[in-house]
Formats: sequence, C-alpha cells, structure tokens
Amino acid sequence: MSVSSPPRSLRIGSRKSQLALVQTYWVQAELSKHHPHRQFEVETMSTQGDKILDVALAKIGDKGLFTKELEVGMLDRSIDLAVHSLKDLPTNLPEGLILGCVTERVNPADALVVNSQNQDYQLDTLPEGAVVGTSSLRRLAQLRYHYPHLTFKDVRGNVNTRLAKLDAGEYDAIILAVAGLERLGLGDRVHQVIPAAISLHAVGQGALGIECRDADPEVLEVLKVLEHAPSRDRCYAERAFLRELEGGCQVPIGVNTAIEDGILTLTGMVASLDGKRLIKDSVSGDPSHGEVLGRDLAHKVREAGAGEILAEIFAEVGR
Ligand SMILES: NCc1[nH]cc(CCC(=O)O)c1CC(=O)O
Repeated sequence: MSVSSPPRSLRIGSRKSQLALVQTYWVQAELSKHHPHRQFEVETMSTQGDKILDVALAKIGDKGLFTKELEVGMLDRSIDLAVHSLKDLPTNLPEGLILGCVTERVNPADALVVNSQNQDYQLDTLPEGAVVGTSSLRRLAQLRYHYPHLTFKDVRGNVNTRLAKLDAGEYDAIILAVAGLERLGLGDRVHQVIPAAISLHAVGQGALGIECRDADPEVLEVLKVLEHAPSRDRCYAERAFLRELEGGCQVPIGVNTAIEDGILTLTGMVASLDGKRLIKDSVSGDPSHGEVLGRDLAHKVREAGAGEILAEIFAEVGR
C-alpha cells in the first residue's frame, strides 16, 4: 500500500491589526475545516498603512498602502495567499497576482457611532456644529452633502483607536463600517445603520478578498470553498466601476448593489469634496457581466458631471 504525502502546507499573510487578524484566523479556520489534511499557517506583516498613522489617509495618494508588503511576500513565495478587507484592495493588482476569492459579504453599510454624551441623537438630529469624525472622503462628501451644518474632522488609527478618541470626547460621533465593528465583537457600538439613501458604501465593503498568485492553480482550487458567487458578482461590478473612474488617488466614490430575480443592480455616486455636488445613477443586468455594468455606469456618471468633479480632484491632489 502506498502512502501519499500530505499536501503542501500553505502560508496565509495578514496585517497585524486586530480586525485583520480576526479576518485571517476566520479564513484559516474555514480552510482547515474544508481541507482537513492540509496545514495552514498565518504569517503577520506590518504594512505602510499601519506605520504612517499621523498623515490623513486622503492625502496619501498611494494605493495599496495596506497590501504592498503582503504582495511582495506572495511574489517572493514567502507566503501563498493574503486576506484583505476587500475595500482596501486596489482595483489593479500587481502583475502575477489575482483576486482568487471573494467571501460572503456581511452588512456593507456604514454606521454612526456616538459617545455616551450623544446617545439621544441620530444623524438627522445631530445639532449644528456637532463634530463628526471620518477619514474617508466618500463618507465626508456624502455627509456634507446631506448635513452641511455638521463639522467634520479627520480620525485615524485602527477601529479601537478611533473608538477611544470618540469616547474621550474628541468627537461627538464617528462613522465606521458596520462590518468591522461586528467582526470585532463591537456590534453594540452601532448606534445607527446609515441608510444607502444618505451614504453609499465603499466598493467591496463588508467582503473579504483573498489574493494569490495567478500561476498557482493549487491555491486557487483550495480557495474555491470560500467563494460566494453573489458577493463576488456584486463586488466585481463595484470594482469595475471604481477602476474605470479612479486615477490612482482617493476620490469620493460610493456604491450599492443588489441581486434580485437574477438581475444585478449597481448604483454608484461621485461627489465633490465640498459635498456641494453629487452625481448618482444605476444600471442593471446579468450578474456575470459585472465588468460591463461597472464600466457602463462609470460612463453614465462621467457624462452627467462626475468627469468634471474627478478632474478637479486629480488636479488638486496631483496624480
Ligand atoms: N479602512 C479601514 C477598514 N477596512 C475595512 C474596514 C471595515 C470592514 C470592511 O469594510 O470590510 C475598515 C474600517 C472602517 O472603515 O470602519
């Protein structure tokens, strides 16, 4: 009787933040469950985005701030796959790497989080001058558009750092992803789920993206058990929209997607930084044609005024 050798063990790369680790250990546990004869090891790395915490994120033009070191690791084969919050993964990946798997998405919405002094308020009732913390241009522009009487202030750091600043009174409220709070076991801090009519979420928000080498069919096969087709189709459409519009710097772009009766509807918006202009439209079609839907919507909003907004932002930030 021949004894077959065990399959090669796979190394999973992760950032060191608590959220990244929760997500990576979840992926490790799921993969181990589905592939009981294979070993999965976790390798943690600091990324540039974890190190430069004192600079407003919006001012850092570089994409892939949270992914670069992990990508280098995959290319030099010190790791085999990397787990990302899909919204942090650039839409264009380095040569040789692909988005191998999109996991089932949890709630992609943003949340209003308040401190103990502001428990009675909702977004609609926060008083003139209330200080709202966010470092996302997307959240900033949409909230300025709907609530011009509020004051917005940058907030950096990981989720726990931001909550500590809120609770210390530096802000009346902050905006965070529902998904991140829930994954950290902080779902009770979600004070209000912000409706899509007020704030469209980030591309890929609430889903995990697993990146790997494109020439590694063994890893791609292993990842298939975690792929969630509807989440993948929605996120592919969202990513195509963003890829078509962005020029390598952070811009206020938000989306929403749904699949109903076999039809994917993608809604997207581009807003000016001052929140005075906001262009929003939708397209619908076959869920497997996400690339086309995303590009079509990008052309639609560009024609409707988003082109001008983006040109202004690119001119200001410098590409
Ligand atoms: N930019 C940081 C980041 N990346 C992913 C999440 C939350 C989880 C997710 O959206 O999947 C967060 C925190 C936040 O935006 O509140």
